[in-house]
Amino acid sequence: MATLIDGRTVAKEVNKNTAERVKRLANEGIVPGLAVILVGDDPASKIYTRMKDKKAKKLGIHSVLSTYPEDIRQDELLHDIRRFNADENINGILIQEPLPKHLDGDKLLNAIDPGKDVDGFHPFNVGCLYNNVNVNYPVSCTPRGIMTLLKHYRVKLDGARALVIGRSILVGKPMAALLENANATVTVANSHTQNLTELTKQADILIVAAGVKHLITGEMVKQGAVVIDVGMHRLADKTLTGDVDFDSVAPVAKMITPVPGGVGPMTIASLMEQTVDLTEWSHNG
Ligand SMILES: NC(=O)C1=CN([C@@H]2O[C@H](COP(=O)(O)OP(=O)(O)OC[C@H]3O[C@@H](n4cnc5c(N)ncnc54)[C@H](OP(=O)(O)O)[C@@H]3O)[C@@H](O)[C@H]2O)C=CC1
Ligand SMILES: Nc1nc(=O)c2c([nH]1)NC[C@@H]1CN(c3ccc(C(=O)N[C@@H](CCC(=O)O)C(=O)O)cc3)C=[N+]21
Repeated sequence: MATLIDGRTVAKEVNKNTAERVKRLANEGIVPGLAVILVGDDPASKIYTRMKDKKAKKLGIHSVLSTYPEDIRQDELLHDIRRFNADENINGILIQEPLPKHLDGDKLLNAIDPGKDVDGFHPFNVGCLYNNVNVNYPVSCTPRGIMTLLKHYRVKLDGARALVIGRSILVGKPMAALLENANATVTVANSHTQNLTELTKQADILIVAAGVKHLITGEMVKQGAVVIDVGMHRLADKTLTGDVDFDSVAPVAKMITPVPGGVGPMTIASLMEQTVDLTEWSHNG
């Protein structure tokens, strides 16, 4: 039976460290600031942005939750992003996804100062990640949290065969780049991939971010693999489940993340950690 990768416990450790760093900054008169931009009434987005706001405040981070109606104009949002760029009390700016269709998300993202891009989505920071450059830059919080989990559980990445299922800017792409930068041999699958099982069977590390409930079952997984489930699906009884069929995969895997309590808590912890990173970098270069 697989070891459970406990995201809640590791997230607590990360948050404790973040709170200590916030205290140290306070001694220098610095308070990290996070601005979260939420457009529209999507219930899930509302819950997540509220969770982020609450956690930030708990850790001593100055948090601004900026909410906008569904029909907000592009230029009005751009104006506010520029205002946050210029605001020295704000170190991190996040635009909650998904955005309404009438908005040009790429243009909005590109308007964020790369030095305040707490989600790591700006092409400048994505370029740093892809080139594995030796400077400080933010990366997407979910893959960053997964890297923290893999490190915490001492999963060997160097030389490992990793399969990332999904190629979104939020999860799949940055995840693949981080694993490659850690010298894993990385394959990335998408919805056009033929014979997925052939690939999953070879993976020592399997990261599943497809958004398809229980896509991965036990017979698809290599014995002794490390399985990370990013997927999140709300069932009729309000419970959460993932892209991995936990019950059939857990007996085959060496380690596995549960949903909830796996990747999710790490995403928020990484966001807080990265807000403090950006604050320190802006003061120390
Ligand atoms: N726990 C957390 O912190 C977070 C959880 N999530 C969850 O993770 C999941 C993925 O999120 P996100 O990356 O934003 O989702 P997207 O829908 O943006 O991307 C899904 C990706 O999976 C690929 N895909 C879909 N079906 C298959 C398939 N059958 N086989 C192989 N690849 C497939 C798609 O391929 P193609 O490109 O060809 O369409 C796409 O690249 C969702 O369930 C989301 O709720 C997301 C962010 C954070
Ligand atoms: N710009 C942007 N950045 C994001 O990082 C971003 C986003 N947009 N849009 C949506 C996704 C989703 N996301 C999650 C955060 C926390 C949990 C989380 O804490 N999950 C808990 C359970 C929460 C619950 O019970 O609902 C868990 O898995 O244990 C999940 C998902 C961040 N996202």
